[in-house]
Amino acid sequence: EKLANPVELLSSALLSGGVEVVDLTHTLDPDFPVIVLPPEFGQCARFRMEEISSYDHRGPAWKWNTFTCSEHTGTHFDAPIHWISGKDLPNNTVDSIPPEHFVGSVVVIDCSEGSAQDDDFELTPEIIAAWEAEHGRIPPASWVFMRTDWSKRSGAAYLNMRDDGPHSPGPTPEAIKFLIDERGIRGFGTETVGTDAGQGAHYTPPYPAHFYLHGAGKYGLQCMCNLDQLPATGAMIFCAPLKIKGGTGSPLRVLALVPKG
Ligand SMILES: O=C(O)C(=O)c1ccccc1S
Ligand SMILES: [Mn+2]
Repeated sequence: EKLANPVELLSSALLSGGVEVVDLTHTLDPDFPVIVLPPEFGQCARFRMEEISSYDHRGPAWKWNTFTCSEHTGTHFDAPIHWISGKDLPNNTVDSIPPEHFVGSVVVIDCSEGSAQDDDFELTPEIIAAWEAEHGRIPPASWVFMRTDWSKRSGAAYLNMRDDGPHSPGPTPEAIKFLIDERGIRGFGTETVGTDAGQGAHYTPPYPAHFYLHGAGKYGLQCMCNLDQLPATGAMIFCAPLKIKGGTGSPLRVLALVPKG
């Protein structure tokens, strides 16, 4: 008997409503916060849009705009070249990453309770071990998302700036190294403005998620939302960045496919 074609299976499951499509992307909006680095460094641009025409003398039958932003504005993808540790790796730019890396399975580690109590909540190897005891070993080439419900914050509470810089949850160096070295993940995703904790600059090495992920040719996704709509295991994602020549990252639409029932 002919084996079912997996693509036909997926399309029939989508048509029959057996698979829910969850949008993990924030709207690109001038009001959406971007990462703020110490003042001596270059800064990330917010999203801006400028009208070219709107069914008027500038274009009687059409409406269109010019938009500008950083590669790292809004919900976006980080490529290995983004970090000095990944600068010499092959296929390390958004236009050279193999396309099959933009479709894959995802596991979600729920750190929302801890993050509600502690702005600097850390994903640790112990939390990962407890998660695996309940859900099984993280499969190789999986994406790992750290759910914090931080996407439910708005305005100043999202970056959560204090006198000593931003305070938001993230992984310890040991946790991200474990996920890469012991589980061979594809990438790490967060709801916060970066894959690193707000105080990530103070770890050794500084910004350990960026340093280790990109140094190992892995990817980052940040500023996502709706991770609370994903199961701990069993979902898959599409996360294809714009094909920018030599790009270090790009805003993108992240979609999850979640089996129903
Ligand atoms: O990749 C980013 O958007 C990001 O979080 C970042 C960018 C540049 C410098 C530090 C960080 S921490
Ligand atoms: Mn980034």
